[in-house]
Amino acid sequence: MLERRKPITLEEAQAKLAALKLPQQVETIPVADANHRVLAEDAVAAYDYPNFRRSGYDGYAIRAADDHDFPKNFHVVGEIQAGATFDHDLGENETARIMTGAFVPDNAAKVIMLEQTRSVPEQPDQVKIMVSQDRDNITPAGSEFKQGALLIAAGTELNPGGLSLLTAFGATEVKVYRQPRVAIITTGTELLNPGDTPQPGKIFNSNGPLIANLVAESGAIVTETVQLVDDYKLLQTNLERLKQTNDLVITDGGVSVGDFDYLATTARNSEQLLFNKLKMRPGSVTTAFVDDNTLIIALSGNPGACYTGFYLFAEPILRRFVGQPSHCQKVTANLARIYPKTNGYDKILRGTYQLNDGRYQVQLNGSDVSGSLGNLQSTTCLFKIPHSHEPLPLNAEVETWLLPFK
Ligand SMILES: Nc1nc2c(c(=O)[nH]1)N[C@H]1C(S)=C(S)[C@@H](COP(=O)(O)OP(=O)(O)OC[C@H]3O[C@@H](n4cnc5c(N)ncnc54)[C@H](O)[C@@H]3O)O[C@H]1N2
Ligand code: MOO
Repeated sequence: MLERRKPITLEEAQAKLAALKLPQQVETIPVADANHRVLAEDAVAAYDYPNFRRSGYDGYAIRAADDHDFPKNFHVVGEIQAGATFDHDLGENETARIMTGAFVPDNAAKVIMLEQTRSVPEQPDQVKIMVSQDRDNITPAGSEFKQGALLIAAGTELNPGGLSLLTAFGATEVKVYRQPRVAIITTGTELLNPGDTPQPGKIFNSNGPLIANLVAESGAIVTETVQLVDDYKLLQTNLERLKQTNDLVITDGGVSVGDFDYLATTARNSEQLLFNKLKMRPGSVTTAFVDDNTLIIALSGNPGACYTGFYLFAEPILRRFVGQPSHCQKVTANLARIYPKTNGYDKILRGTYQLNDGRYQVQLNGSDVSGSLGNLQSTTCLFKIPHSHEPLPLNAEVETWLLPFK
């Protein structure tokens, strides 16, 4: 008997997923490993920065009292290398040779650049300063950050610049949100592995690496990718195991109404079926359910539907685990080329976009067929053609998701 499913819209399905409570857990990790991790607490300045008066140039440090009547000879009483300190005061017409980034003597008021000075013949401990300068060439202590100032706010995705800032304050560890752990199960007796000999009726498992790479790009950890032949028991054993140690399980294929579509049966028998039929194409059979407190998103096996379903349903969930919005930027775009077909369901097309005079323009990228995969490399956006009996006119406004990492 054919099971009747209750179709809901894309927006309703997304809302059901958005309403799920997700645990946001925090862990402390080395700063060196924190690129693209999300900061879980405000990072504040442990002390003033810089924490000493710093020379901006190679040159000579002088007192304010001696800053007149140039050219004039100074007695060089020391050399201050970057990393060293200088613990005595300069006297009248005394100077210290100083390097960029070095500690400025406490009673020096200015660093005269090396270019404005000349050596004094036969007098190695003397220097002639030719002219003064308006700028003091000294970076005051605390000029960039006062102790306690906010460096990076909680909820920020760290990048190389942010990590350098934390390191500048001597941080070795940082509190971040734990990355969600994701297991991937691809199903289908037709699936071959890379390196296998092509055979009639069989296909290579291209969705496995597709999902794994998309998961990793979303900032989550792929704990395991399992490829299963269509077998109900095998599916149950693997799901049971993977639910225990993962935050999300993504399955692929076997979710329609075929005799071997065991994911469909599993979803129906689950604790909480969220949806198993969408009023959209591709991926009308995309399914989501919760079992043992673990969310399972069952994507369609058709590659175009799998790709689209990942961005619409799985990616926003993965980002929520670390308190972040989806990487997909939602915009309104204009249809640059007419899409002539009409459909009873909303269509989510793989497209490309251009930004012209501040307006996004989108068009279909090659194929709209659910089973095609040739356009996934070059797709830069998804856009929605609402269900209708009439094609949308040229320039019609369409909801568009600009995809990340393109
Ligand atoms: N009688 C009906 N048949 C189908 C319906 C329907 O409503 N009634 N829906 C169609 C639609 S729409 C879709 S979408 C597919 C969804 O099927 P499944 O998600 O159950 O996926 P499969 O049947 O397992 O596979 C579909 C297609 O994709 C290929 N595939 C599967 N896994 C992979 C993989 N890892 N890498 C690459 N390609 C994969 C598979 O060989 C099939 O060609 O159902 C329609 N049928
Ligand atoms: O719902 Mo299916 O993905 O259109 O072929």
